[in-house]
Amino acid sequence: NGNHWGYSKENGPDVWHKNYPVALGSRQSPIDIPRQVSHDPSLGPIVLDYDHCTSINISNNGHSVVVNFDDTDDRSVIHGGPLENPYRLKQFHFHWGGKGCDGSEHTVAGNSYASELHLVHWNAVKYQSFDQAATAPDGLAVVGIFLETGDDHRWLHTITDAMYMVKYKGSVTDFKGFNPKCLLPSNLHFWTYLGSLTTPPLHESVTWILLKEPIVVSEKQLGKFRLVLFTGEEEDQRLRMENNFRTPQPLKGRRIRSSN
Ligand SMILES: NS(=O)(=O)c1ccc2c(c1)[C@H]1CCC[C@H]1[C@@H](c1ccc(O)cc1Cl)N2
Ligand SMILES: [Zn+2]
Repeated sequence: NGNHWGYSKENGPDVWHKNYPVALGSRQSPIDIPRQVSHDPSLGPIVLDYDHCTSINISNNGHSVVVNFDDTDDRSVIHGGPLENPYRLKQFHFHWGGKGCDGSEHTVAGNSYASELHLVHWNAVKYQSFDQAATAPDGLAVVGIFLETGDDHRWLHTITDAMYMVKYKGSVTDFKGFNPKCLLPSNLHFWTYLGSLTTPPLHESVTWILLKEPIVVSEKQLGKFRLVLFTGEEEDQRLRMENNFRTPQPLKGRRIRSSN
């Protein structure tokens, strides 16, 4: 319908609060990570157990390109770090900028990265479904990984090649056997804080775990992200999917903790 949210002037982050008042809430994401963050020695390492993970498909939901996983059991979970329970991997997706412009959501000491990868997990110990977890304060855990430009990433081509198949909003194609472990940086040092989904419905249900070390992808690979469209095949407008990021939100007194 007309008032569907997006990233344009008319339906973008500055007006999301009209349909989603929580946009003005007390634990919104993303945020800027300041230069000095309190180090919490009680924070154990984050553990990503993705060895038996099962990707299902890759899709274009009109806001991002999403790789969906079979989350009917605990075969791919993260635990440790700030988490009290294991959280089940449901999907991952990206946010990026326009040609030559940065597109990360979180910033570090005011600096943006070219793109940001979100690995979305839900607390299947305490909640019966993702939807239920998505509205609970400890329901979701999203691992954020920054992408900076440089050499080609040796595994990202499997995703960028599949993006050709999901050019239009609403398209989906098989994407089996992909293990996102290949998208992790060499070390898992992180910042963590309590926040929200960065898109509507903006639920304040996310424990954010942001990896400090970015991964490196090439400008050419990022360019393939921009071949994807916000719009569907049947629409006469063809809007290139780019700048699908929300800018940093007020910290409102929240504590950010740093692992080792
Ligand atoms: N950027 S992010 O990492 O903060 C992020 C993570 C997960 C989800 C969202 C954004 C949004 C994006 C579209 C759907 C919505 C949500 C969802 C999906 C399916 C549902 O049935 C319900 C909900 Cl709430 N999933
Ligand atoms: Zn996201």
